[in-house]
Amino acid sequence: MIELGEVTKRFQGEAAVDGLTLVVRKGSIFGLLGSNGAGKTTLLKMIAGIYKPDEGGVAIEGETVYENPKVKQRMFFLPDSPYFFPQSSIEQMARFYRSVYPGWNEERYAMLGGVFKLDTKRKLSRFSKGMRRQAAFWLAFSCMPDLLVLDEPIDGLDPVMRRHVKNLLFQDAAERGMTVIISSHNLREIEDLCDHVAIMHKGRLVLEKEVDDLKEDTHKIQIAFREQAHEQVMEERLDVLHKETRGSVVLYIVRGEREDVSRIVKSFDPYVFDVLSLTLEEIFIYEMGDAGYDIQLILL
Ligand SMILES: Nc1ncnc2c1ncn2[C@@H]1O[C@H](COP(=O)(O)OP(=O)(O)OP(=O)(O)O)[C@@H](O)[C@H]1O
Repeated sequence: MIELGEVTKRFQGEAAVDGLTLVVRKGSIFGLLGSNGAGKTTLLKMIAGIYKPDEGGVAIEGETVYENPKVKQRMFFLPDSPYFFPQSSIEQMARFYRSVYPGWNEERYAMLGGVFKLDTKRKLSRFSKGMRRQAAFWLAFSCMPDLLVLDEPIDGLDPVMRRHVKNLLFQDAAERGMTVIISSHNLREIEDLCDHVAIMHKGRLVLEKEVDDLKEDTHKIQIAFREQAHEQVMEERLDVLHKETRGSVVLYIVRGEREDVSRIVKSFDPYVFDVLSLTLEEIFIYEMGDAGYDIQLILL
């Protein structure tokens, strides 16, 4: 379990992360979203023990991260541009990680050679950006960390590699209980991958939820009433996040258990009633709108 308690980090007096409290449970794949400058990288660097919080603390399994090599040996931080020693190859980087990560798994390193198919002797500086990112994932997965912290890592990979990396993330989370914290600007990516999401804005969390809860709790429904008067009475009984009228059909975004919503709507005997599925992006737009934020300004 990762616990952040009232964590603040300032640069030149300005808070990049501002009194943020968060718990990430073991084995979770946790997605962190937010606009440019929201504080995601700063937060990830505090979780990885690279930055020391000015206030509050970060603990992994109850132990402080900053300047704690024992905890750091169990985690891997993959920044948005992976760092390798100058002039080094994958083989040389593997030698380094082998010496510092007690969990390094030789068999896995060899097996992943069949997935990433990169020349292990070639200088990493001669690789393309995407290839360097693949190399970083290869090394990270071979270290078998308990916590993998990823700063916008997947966007530069081609679709085939993205699929491979996602499968490895799912596998390690499910089979070994590896925790993944991943920042991204790509909602669809997060929707596919994560079981939990948080949105940051100006150094704070504005929304944090299980993806399944978000999906189970929010519904898009289309209704047409026989009796116009039913519309208002029904709305009073539902938790309406959004409403749009399209001719005789009314489209609602509502919060609540699906069965409860259906029961209430059906009691008004509508002649059209459909429940449609919502994407994570739509849910965010309505949830954040309800909380007084314009998602377009926060994410897009
Ligand atoms: N080393 C630094 N020195 C000074 N200010 C910094 C430093 N790192 C981050 N900041 C500031 O802290 C704020 C948060 O930056 P951060 O990189 O954490 O945001 P982010 O959410 O990762 O953004 P992006 O999506 O653009 O990568 C920004 O205002 C940024 O200018």
